[in-house]
Amino acid sequence: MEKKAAEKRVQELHTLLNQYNYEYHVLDHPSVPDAEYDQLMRELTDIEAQYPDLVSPESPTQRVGGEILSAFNKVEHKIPMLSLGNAFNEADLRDFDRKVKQAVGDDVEYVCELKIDGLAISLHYENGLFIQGSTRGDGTIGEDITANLKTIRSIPLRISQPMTIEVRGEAYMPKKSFEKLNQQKEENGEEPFANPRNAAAGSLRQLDPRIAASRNLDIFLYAIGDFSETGATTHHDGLNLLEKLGFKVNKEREKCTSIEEVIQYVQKWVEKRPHLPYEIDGIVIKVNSFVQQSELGTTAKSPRWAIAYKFPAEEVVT
Ligand SMILES: NC(=O)c1cnc(N)c2cc(Br)sc12
Repeated sequence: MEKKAAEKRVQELHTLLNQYNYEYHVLDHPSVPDAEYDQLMRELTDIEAQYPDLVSPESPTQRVGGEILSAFNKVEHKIPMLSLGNAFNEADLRDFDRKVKQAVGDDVEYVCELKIDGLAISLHYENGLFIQGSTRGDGTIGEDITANLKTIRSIPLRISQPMTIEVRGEAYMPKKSFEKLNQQKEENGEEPFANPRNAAAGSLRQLDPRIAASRNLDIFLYAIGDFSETGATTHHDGLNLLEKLGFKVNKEREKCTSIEEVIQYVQKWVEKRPHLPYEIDGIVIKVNSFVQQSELGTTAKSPRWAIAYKFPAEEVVT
């Protein structure tokens, strides 16, 4: 194939393969059979072998990087990654509601989301291209695990708008992948992971990206570093924007117009939790309006406009 045609075909294949990858891993609704995806990947790999200068960072062939790292570089989070205050019972939730209303008045709407039991992650995009991914670390300094995060198929290598943006979420290992991995470890006489959170953290801290690629990790995104840049005025709109950009956002989110509705949502998920394909350790409740969030502000560690309701630790059946 001559160079000009190769350049055109590479762009077509990027668009097709990234769309099919999105349908499969984010929408869980593929429009083509795996065999067609694999055939297009082989065609792209062959063209890149013939013209190595046509390889770009957004190419789906670049998801599983080459070299094994000797260590992770440190990354400073321009916008600190906050932690959440905890609520352990209804009284704590009502107390949170009372404090919010003392500060911003009675006209408050909340958004409830499942608290994913994984590893907090930050993804940095420049002009729409995935540039760097890092762990939360101490909230200000994290570790650069870009190569490992690229192996998570639901992370888009390019988002649908050419935005420069920082998004935050939770990387996790689905329950089925966790069970399979521990079965393999036991068969190899290796120490199994205690829970999916440790397995996800252990997988993302591997210096060889091929190991991370083998661990079937996934991610839900739930915040933009600075939503004010996006024109969204509420957290719920911000989550819908994240979906439009091509990110995987947990679909169980709900707006609640009172703390009573929040308590009903919590009770619903105490029941439904065991049937989820991933672990959750609570519910995150946020004030929906960004104006009210900024009125409430944050303490040194955590926002006054959000709280995490923690489920009681599950009894370990010995
Ligand atoms: N949806 C959310 O906001 C959310 C979900 N899962 C989590 N583990 C966390 C942690 C923080 Br901090 S926020 C959040």
